[in-house]
Amino acid sequence: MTRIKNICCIGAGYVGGPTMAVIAQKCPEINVTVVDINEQRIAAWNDEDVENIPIYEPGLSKIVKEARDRNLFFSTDVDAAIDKADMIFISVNTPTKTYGIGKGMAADLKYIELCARQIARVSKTDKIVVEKSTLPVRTAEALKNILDNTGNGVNYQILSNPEFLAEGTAVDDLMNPDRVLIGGDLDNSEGKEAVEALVDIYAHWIPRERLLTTNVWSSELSKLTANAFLAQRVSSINAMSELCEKTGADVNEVSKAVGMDSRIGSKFLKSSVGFGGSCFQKDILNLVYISKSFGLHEVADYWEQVILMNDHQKRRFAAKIVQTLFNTVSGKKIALLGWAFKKDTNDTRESAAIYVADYLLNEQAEIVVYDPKVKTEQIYADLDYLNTRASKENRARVKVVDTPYEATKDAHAVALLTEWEEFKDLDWKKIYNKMLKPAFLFDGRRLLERKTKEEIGFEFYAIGS
Ligand SMILES: NC(=O)c1ccc[n+]([C@@H]2O[C@H](COP(=O)([O-])OP(=O)(O)OC[C@H]3O[C@@H](n4cnc5c(N)ncnc54)[C@H](O)[C@@H]3O)[C@@H](O)[C@H]2O)c1
Ligand SMILES: O=c1ccn([C@@H]2O[C@H](COP(=O)(O)OP(=O)(O)O[C@H]3O[C@H](CO)[C@@H](O)[C@H](O)[C@H]3O)[C@@H](O)[C@H]2O)c(=O)[nH]1
Repeated sequence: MTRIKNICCIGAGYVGGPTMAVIAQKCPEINVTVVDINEQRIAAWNDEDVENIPIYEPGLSKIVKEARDRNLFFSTDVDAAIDKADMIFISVNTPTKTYGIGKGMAADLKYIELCARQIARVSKTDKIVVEKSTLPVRTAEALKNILDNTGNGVNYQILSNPEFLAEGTAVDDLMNPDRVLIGGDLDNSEGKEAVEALVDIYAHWIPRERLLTTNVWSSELSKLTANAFLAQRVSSINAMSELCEKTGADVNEVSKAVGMDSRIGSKFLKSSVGFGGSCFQKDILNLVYISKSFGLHEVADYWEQVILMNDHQKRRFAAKIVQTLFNTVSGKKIALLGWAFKKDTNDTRESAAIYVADYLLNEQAEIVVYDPKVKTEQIYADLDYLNTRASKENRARVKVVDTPYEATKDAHAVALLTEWEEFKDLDWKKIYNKMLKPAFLFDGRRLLERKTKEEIGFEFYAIGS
């Protein structure tokens, strides 16, 4: 059996960093080198103070501290790491295309292709190449084509090993996954051996029955399917939240009642201001694009509705703020609590907060943001990326502050957009006292208790009730 001694992972992001840290911790006999072209990111992974690593995930810094410079290395020398490795994970970003054919829908595979060409150029010994990034079904075929036709006669086995970790719980998800999916060429002995080599790595800490092997195409498509199903549950409950608001039903009660049916299950039925994150929207759009490209228009329309519902939910929440504040927020100060797309992460990609802020800025509001983990520059970068207004104007009209009390002082309204635990325990009486009256509080996460907030004096609105 092939025993892996050296792993290279291309891409030191939210997936590459935590995944490789856990593999290194659990497999001390394997050298793991995570490489990236982003020098700043690699420098941060190597920062002497392990609390400064570039990704915030509960429990991650401890693992990095244990394994770093023992058998876990971070480097910008991509060629050297490829050359040395017997197994190469590709964990680069696969964003939605912003140009050309498939613009706004298809996955942009340029970074994947660059990796493949670099691997082909550098490799002198046989390699197992593992797709860790989320990819359209049949990408492995294109990878194989590039590797076999531009390489130096090296033999490549391509595996698909999509990652199912969720941000904020990445370490727990990696330590104790529901399943690990490995797709490979099971009809051929070399393919089987490659699959076994990867199974063997995960078997260091995951029970074998949770290591699921399939053909490559099923593995690639299962990742998109899992995200589509998860996002669809959120859009489904969010659709019901609007109906709840019209009828006097409460979405939390509906969600509980529905989720207690063991056929439905209780997870992922929490109504919110809309799902965010780097994956759901991108992966569903990708699924829609693939379906359309096969002429499956009904399939495409079915999944696209999940995104349309999500866009509606974000817009609806922002519109509710404007409406409630007597149909104008022009010149009014609105405090946004939370900017990350969910709690326990500093990631803001596709966060609902960005869209709510943009909507309110279009209505001429003055915005003040507090988030415990997101850096000020990130907030401005997120708004600038939308290109709705000049960067100078974003900086003039959005303030980022260090405490929730500073954010809410003299505000007309507070909107809670990320479900950070600390927001539950704020001194809400103190906040109320320093706000303009009537003091409006909009809970986009169903985090706060209505009764106590109304007793304090807030005009309270919570999604789905
Ligand atoms: N973020 C998640 O929670 C998550 C979970 C599961 C799967 N995924 C998938 O995993 C993939 C990576 O996601 P991410 O969130 O880690 O992305 P990311 O943007 O955080 O990290 C990707 C890294 O790859 C680097 N990179 C790009 N091209 C490179 C190249 N040619 N050579 C070296 N480095 C290069 C970038 O500089 C970046 O640091 C995506 O396909 C995503 O869909 C993400
Ligand atoms: O009941 C819920 C559950 C989630 N969300 C929101 O949905 C978004 C996504 O949350 P989550 O799925 O927990 O985080 P991600 O890190 O985006 O993880 C998803 O996307 C990853 C990238 O593909 C996959 O690996 C994970 O399995 C999949 O859960 C966030 O904005 C959440 O606030 C809700 O509004 N209600």
